[in-house]
This record gives sequence, C-alpha cells and structure tokens, in this order.
Amino acid sequence: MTYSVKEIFLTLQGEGGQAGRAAVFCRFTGCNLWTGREEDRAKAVCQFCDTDFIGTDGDGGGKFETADTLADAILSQWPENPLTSSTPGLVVFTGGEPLLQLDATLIDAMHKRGFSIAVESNGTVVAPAGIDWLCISPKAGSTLEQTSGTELKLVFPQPGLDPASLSKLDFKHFWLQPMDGPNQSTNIQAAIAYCMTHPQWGLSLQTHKLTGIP
Ligand SMILES: C[S@@+](CC[C@H](N)C(=O)[O-])C[C@H]1O[C@@H](n2cnc3c(N)ncnc32)[C@H](O)[C@@H]1O
Ligand SMILES: Nc1nc2[nH]cc(C(=O)O)c2c(=O)[nH]1
Ligand code: SF4
Ligand SMILES: [Mg+2]
Repeated sequence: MTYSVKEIFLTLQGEGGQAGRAAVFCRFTGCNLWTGREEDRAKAVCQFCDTDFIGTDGDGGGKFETADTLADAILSQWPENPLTSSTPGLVVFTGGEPLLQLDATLIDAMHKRGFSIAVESNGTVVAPAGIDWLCISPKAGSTLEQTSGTELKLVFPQPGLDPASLSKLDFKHFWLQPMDGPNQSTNIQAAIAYCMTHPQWGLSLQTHKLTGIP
C-alpha cells in the first residue's frame, strides 16, 4: 500500500489529554469531509477546518511505498532511540482523515520501533485494532461510526451537534475545543460556560497556536 503524507514533524501535542507531550505528527493527505480546496469549503460537510492537507509537499511529506519506509521516516524525527530509552516514542497520525490510510501493517511497524500510537480522527471510519490513544472529533452532518475511544474532542459550538448527544458514548475523556475562526473569543467563552455547568466536559485549548509551534 502506498501512503500519501502531507507532512511529518516533531512538535508538542497541542490538544486534548496528551497536550504538552513531544510527538511526531504524521499528517496524511486527504479527507472524506472536505476536498481541502477553499472553493469547496462552503459546500463541504466540515466547513471550519484549520488545516492544509492537500498534496505531499509539506516538510517531510511524500509518497511512501511501504509501511516500513514511512515508519522509518517517523522514527528519524524522534530525539532518542525508543527501543533503548525508558520512554516510548509517540506518533500522532492525523490529517486530513488518517483512518482512510492507517492500517494494521503501519501500526505494527510503529510498535516494532518502540512507538505508542495516537490518532486524531473524525470518527466516520471504524478504527483498526492496536491504536494506543484514539481521539475522536465528531462532525455535524456526518455519520459517527467509531463510538468508543480514549477521548472525544468536540469542536464547539457546532450547530446540529449538542454535546449532550455524545455524553453517553464510551470514552475516558470528554473535551470541548473552541472553534477557531472569526468567532474564536465568543466560542472560548461559550465552551468555558458549558464546562463549568457540565463537569463531565473539560476545556481543550489549541496550545500550539498560543505558543506558535506547529
Ligand atoms: C485537522 S483535524 C484532522 C483529524 C480529523 N480529520 C478530525 O477532524 O478529527 C485535527 C483536529 O483539529 C480539530 N479542528 C479542525 N479545525 C478546527 C478549528 N477551526 N477549531 C478548532 N479545532 C479544529 C479537529 O476537530 C480535530 O480534532
Ligand atoms: N501541535 C499540534 N498539536 C495538534 N493536535 C492535533 C493536531 C492536528 O492537526 O491534528 C495538532 C497540530 O496540528 N499541531
Ligand atoms: S474532518 Fe478533520 S481534516 Fe477533514 S475537514 Fe474536518 S477538521 Fe479538517
Ligand atoms: Mg492542527
């Protein structure tokens, strides 16, 4: 299988329950809820995306013909040897929609190299086995197929997707992440107010944007 990757970079996880941890991000090309082209945004299922996931031209991006070559490219960005260190490596597969490409072969290849695997997914595709930290971020107007995982991270507010409709799903952590965009400060205040009155939910800020790291 050939994997199409927009970019691979070392940073700190900015969001959710692993915020602050060093991680190699592998951003796959393509998504099933938006083409990624600005002229298509208004008619997309997901219209608020903050990410460029078109093509393979980012830092460390490209077409990888095997899981081993992609896994080696990810490993090469980690600052130590995870197989001899007491700390496992951490890779975050994101996109675009990573579950359109992430498969058992790549999961095995990362585990063999001493990595723990985190995924950021929109939940429209059932996740393969073996993911160590599964973050699902449901999108209004799409069908949620993956209804369990480690954390549920709802971009808030989303007309047509009330947090209460998700609160019984099988996740350990429930986050509201204020929608970035023209109404960001209003959205932050709305998320704070919701979390204060619905303690099952915590606030996830996009800390990488505050600090200016990728
Ligand atoms: C770019 S998406 C890629 C992974 C996957 N397609 C998804 O939507 O979960 C990564 C994370 O950013 C979130 N996100 C995207 N646009 C956002 C925005 N404008 N404000 C806040 N979070 C956003 C998504 O909900 C998701 O949790
Ligand atoms: N630092 C950092 N943390 C992130 N957490 C989720 C991200 C994503 O785009 O999936 C992301 C990202 O793009 N950068
Ligand atoms: S599902 Fe994720 S990658 Fe796709 S358009 Fe929405 S936020 Fe962006
Ligand atoms: Mg991002």
